[in-house]
Amino acid sequence: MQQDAATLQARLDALIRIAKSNERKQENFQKYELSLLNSNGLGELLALILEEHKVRFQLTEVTLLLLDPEYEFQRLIEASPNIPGWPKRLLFTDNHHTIAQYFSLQQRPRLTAFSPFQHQILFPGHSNLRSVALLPLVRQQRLIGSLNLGSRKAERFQANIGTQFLQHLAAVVSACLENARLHEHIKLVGLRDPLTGVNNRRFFDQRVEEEVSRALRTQSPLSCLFIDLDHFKRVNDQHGHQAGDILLKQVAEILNDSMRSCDVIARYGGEEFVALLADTTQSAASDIANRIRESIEATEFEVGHGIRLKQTLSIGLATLSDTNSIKNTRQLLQAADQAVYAAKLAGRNKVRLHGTS
Ligand SMILES: Nc1nc2c(ncn2[C@@H]2O[C@H](COP(=O)(O)OP(=O)(O)OP(=O)(O)O)[C@@H](O)[C@H]2O)c(=O)[nH]1
Repeated sequence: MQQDAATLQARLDALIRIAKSNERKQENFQKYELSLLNSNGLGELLALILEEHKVRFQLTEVTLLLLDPEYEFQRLIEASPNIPGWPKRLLFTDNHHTIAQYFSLQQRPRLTAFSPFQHQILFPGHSNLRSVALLPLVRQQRLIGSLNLGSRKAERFQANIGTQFLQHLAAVVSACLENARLHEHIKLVGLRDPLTGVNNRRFFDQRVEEEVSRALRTQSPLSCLFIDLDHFKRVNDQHGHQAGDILLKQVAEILNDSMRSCDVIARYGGEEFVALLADTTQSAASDIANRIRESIEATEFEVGHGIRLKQTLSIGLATLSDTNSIKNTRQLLQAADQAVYAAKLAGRNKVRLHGTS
């Protein structure tokens, strides 16, 4: 009788321990879920999924494979300098089957022993895993990716373990990823000039402040080019507004191609562009400006209906550096503006440097 009571008590204690452990797990999970839902932007969300998740749930590896047939995700990430690439952990495929092969039609989480051969796409370079949980990410009944959790412990993910938590987690991650993608897309579109595809004035106004602070902090030169098409009004007047649009697009393409990846090019206004060249002295920037001027001058622009046009542009250059009086954004932009005005006065199709005549 006494022994029965002791056994009963032991069972009860074990049940209480399991209940408490489940409660802790649920709490941990809820906190994590809340941080996913409150995350601010794609970078923060990816950091939560790939970094925080691993630590919080004591996993050996977490990877994310996303279906990205039009390279949209990859482009968004490349365009955001503050989002790291997470090599071997943030993975992309343009093939639906690459992801679908891991899941049944019901698209439920799959808990199984790790197989280096079968799972190498999901965990590249990992051989020390023993069990994995593969969570299908689904939006509007369509597979958009898989979240892959790997553990060094064989017993961590087994087929008989309940998957309710994981199913819920996959739904939250899917919704957050989709949201962040749309949000980032809208942000990017809002900073691009729709006609030419280069950055717009809003983007430039934000970036110039950042670049100027950086140049002052690191005591490195920062050059700014104001680039203005010559007699552009004539193109519109003689060939129509649409021909003008086509020409602007082609000029923007040449400008974009002339820049290094760390330079910033933006459409500043109608037929005016602006470029910021980080770590570039006045003399180096002058060479770049002259090359741009020459390549525009040498181009025959095809503007539709078989019409080919020649076009030139004027460039004003100013440099923020230790050796002159330009010390802030306002002075830099004003100086570049004055220099482009001087280039126009000098007869157009010229590069003029601020502070020289
Ligand atoms: N087609 C087209 N034209 C534009 C666009 N934005 C501005 N423009 C035109 O650009 C022309 C600018 O004219 P102006 O400021 O007189 O300058 P310009 O004719 O280039 O002469 P200079 O700058 O003095 O060499 C105007 O005719 C505007 O209508 C655009 O998006 N598309």
